[in-house]
Amino acid sequence: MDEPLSGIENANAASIIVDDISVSYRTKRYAPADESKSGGAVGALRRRTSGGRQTTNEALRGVSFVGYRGDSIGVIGRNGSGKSTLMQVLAGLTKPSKGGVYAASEPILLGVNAALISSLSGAQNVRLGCLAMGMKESEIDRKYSQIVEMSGLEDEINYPMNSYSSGMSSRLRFAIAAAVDPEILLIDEALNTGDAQFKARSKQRMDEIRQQAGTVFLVSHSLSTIKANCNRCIWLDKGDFIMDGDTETVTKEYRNFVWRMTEGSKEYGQKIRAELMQSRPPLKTVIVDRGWRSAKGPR
Ligand SMILES: Nc1ncnc2c1ncn2[C@@H]1O[C@H](COP(=O)(O)OP(=O)(O)OP(=O)(O)O)[C@@H](O)[C@H]1O
Repeated sequence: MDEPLSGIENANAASIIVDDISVSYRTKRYAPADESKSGGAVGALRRRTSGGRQTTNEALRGVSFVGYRGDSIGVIGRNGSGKSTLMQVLAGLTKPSKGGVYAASEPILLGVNAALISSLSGAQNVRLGCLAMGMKESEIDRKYSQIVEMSGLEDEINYPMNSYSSGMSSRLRFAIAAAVDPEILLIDEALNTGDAQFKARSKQRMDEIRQQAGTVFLVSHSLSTIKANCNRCIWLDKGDFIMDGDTETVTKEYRNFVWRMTEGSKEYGQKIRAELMQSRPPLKTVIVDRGWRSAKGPR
C-alpha cells in the first residue's frame, strides 16, 4: 500500500481508486408460500416468517475504476444493480468482501453523514448537521444563510423537520452536506426530489465542487439528470460493471439495452450487455501512494 501509484494514467489527478471490489450480502431465502397446506394463508405466512435458508446475494462483482479530480460521475443501472451498494462502499459504510477503495480524502455520502433529528426545527438541524460533519460554530455562522438559501426552505426553516415532506427533508440534507466543501461528494438519488429551482441550485453547487478539482458521484434513475450534471457515466447491471465512458455514449447504450429488455428481444439485450462488458478495457491493479486512506472497511 505504501508504494507510488502505478498502473493508471495520470495518477496525480486521481481522487479515488476502486480496485476490483465485490460485495456479498448474507440474507435469508424463504420457501415459496404454499397456501394449500394446513392453516391456509395465515399458516403459509407463519411458515414464511420462520426459518428460511441463508444465501449469499452478490451485489457487486469485480468493480474497478479510477475517479479523477474534476469528474462528475453518473451511476446508472436498473433496480438492484448495485448503485447504492457502490456508494456505501465508497463512503466506507459497507465492507467489500473483496478488493479495496482508496481515496485522497474522505468521501461524503449525502444524507447519511448528516444525522438529523426530526423533532428539531430545520434551523436547529442545520447547526446539528454541520457540527456532526466537524464544522466549527464560526464556520456554521458564516455558512448558515447560504445553506438555508440552497435548501430553498427560507419560509419553513423554523418548523420542525417532521412537518417537512420527504422532498423538503432531502433538500435540507443536500444543502447541509454540500456546505462542507467535500473533495469527494456521493449523491444517491437526492436530486430527484427537488423542484426546478432546487435542481438548478444543486447543479451549481456540484459544478463548484468540480471546479475546485473535486469529484462528484451521482446515482440517479433519471437519465436527463445524469446528462445535465455528469461528464462521465458508469453503468452497473445485476452487480456487473457494464460500461464506463462519456455520459452521452453510456446513456445511449443503456437506453438501448433497457428498450431491448422491455420492448424488444431480451436475448439481443443480453448479447449487447455481454459485448459491452467484454470490450471494457481491463484496469490494471493499482498501488496506492503514501497518505492515501484505504476505505476497505467501515469506520
Ligand atoms: N442489506 C442487504 N441485505 C441483502 N441484500 C441486499 C442488501 N442491500 C442490498 N441488497 C441486494 O443487493 C443488490 C444491489 O442492491 P442496491 O440497493 O445496491 O441496488 P440499486 O442499484 O441501488 O437499486 P435501486 O435502483 O433499486 O435503488 C440487490 O440485489 C439487493 O437486493
